[in-house]
Amino acid sequence: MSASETASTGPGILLVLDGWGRAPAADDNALALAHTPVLDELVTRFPSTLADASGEAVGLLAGTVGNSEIGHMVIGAGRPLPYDSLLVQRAIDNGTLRTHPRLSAVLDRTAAAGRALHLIGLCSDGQIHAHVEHLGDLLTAAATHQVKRVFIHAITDGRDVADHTAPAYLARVAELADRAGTGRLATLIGRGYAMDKAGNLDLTEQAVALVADGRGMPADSLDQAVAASGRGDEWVPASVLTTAGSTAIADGDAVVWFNFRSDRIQQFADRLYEHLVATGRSVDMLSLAQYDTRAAIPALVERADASGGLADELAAAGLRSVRIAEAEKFEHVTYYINGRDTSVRAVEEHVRITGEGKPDYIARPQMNLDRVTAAVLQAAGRADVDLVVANLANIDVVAHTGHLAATITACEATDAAVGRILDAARDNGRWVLAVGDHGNAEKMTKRAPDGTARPYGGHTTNPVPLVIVPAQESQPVPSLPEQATLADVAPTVLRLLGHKPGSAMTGRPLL
Ligand SMILES: O=C(O)[C@@H](CO)OP(=O)(O)O
Ligand SMILES: [Mn+2]
Ligand SMILES: [Mn+2]
Repeated sequence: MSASETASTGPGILLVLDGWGRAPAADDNALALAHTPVLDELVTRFPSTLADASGEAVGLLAGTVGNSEIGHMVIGAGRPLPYDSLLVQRAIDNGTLRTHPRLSAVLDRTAAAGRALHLIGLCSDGQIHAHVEHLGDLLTAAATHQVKRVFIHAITDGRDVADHTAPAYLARVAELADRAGTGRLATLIGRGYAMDKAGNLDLTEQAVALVADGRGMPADSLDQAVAASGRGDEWVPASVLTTAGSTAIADGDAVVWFNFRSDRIQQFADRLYEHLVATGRSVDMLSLAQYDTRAAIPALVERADASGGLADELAAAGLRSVRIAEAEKFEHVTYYINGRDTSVRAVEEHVRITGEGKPDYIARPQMNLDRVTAAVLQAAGRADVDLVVANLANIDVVAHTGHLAATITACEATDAAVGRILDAARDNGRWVLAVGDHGNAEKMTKRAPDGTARPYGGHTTNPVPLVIVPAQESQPVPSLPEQATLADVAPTVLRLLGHKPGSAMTGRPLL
């Protein structure tokens, strides 16, 4: 009996448990420490495997941690997609970034007019939103085009990399500027302000005032600025380095954003753009990779084509899907899983669950999981819905706080929610494919240079569990291949729905 002969087909649920990675039990593995009877039983009782969700398997550079964007994009596309970070790195390696005609034109104009270039981005090597080394290539280009005044507006991290590492990355920025022979650190601000994506414009405006107008706390040194944060690198207050002189953006200056990932920089980019226009300053603005901004900001590196994925196949087959997540991950089950495509197909319904007030992930690790679960149960009970796609955000979102106890609670809340969803699936004759999008909560510390383990809220390179629960428990279920990647999810989902994988998909059905 071949695997495919045993897989009966019908409606199902694709459940993404965000940040659900697998690592051996350890005292910093929140998933192993949590009491999770449902998740434990899932992987022992039903066909399961571990899927690669990081590095080359999903279209990242080898050894790079996975992230929610590429994770959901690959889950949807059914193939690894060369991610923006990889495309930027290629453009650096083959010299096409620093010689890009669009960049060259802007730098020439800036130099000829005696104007300043402002480089804005996250300074770390977390490689989820940015890589500080990319800045080095832009500085080299600026030097080649003889731009004399180059200001670096650094955003400090502490989330994708260990906290309290900002001084080391800022030292690297200074080295890169020295090496290129141009550029100086002008301003500093934590990503909590500059990279808010939840519409908290009060945070964004602090970054705008800092970069556009040089308004922030004066700091005589980097260390002084970083030390002014009581909440680590993410929340370094808006600071102007007094050593840099006047750093405000003037009419005719140029701005280049060097984050490659859009989601957390686009709010700032839009607000800065609008503020400059409103104050009569016309600037050339470019971004390293394409941003989803209201403002049309030309990019230096184009996106990979992600069409022909699950959404297109579902639409072609006339299969109805309902996408459900809370605000933090809503774009992931819609826009990203659909290949960064904003169109909503006729057979698609989107359910965005929002909470009240500002979320406090440590005090309320349950977030809005009850309401997400209720929406999943409701959709699962509808006979006209072929596929429910839901993201349970808690494990990842809470793990980002680096708070072990809260993350354990998030894992336990998720476990209970999965239990309810499995019951509903069984009652409604639905199969469930549960999968992580990248690791996070299974590793809550990182070793500091002095050898001590420090709390760490970032993603990991660990594989993620992938489990298939058949619609009927009595159904014979084949075991899954030992090797799998996120690219296999869409082909497997289509197979379970009774369809062939899409022709653009290189992942394989696991059944
Ligand atoms: O919060 C974010 O922006 C990143 C980490 O920087 O996480 P994710 O990829 O899960 O969105
Ligand atoms: Mn994620
Ligand atoms: Mn995350």
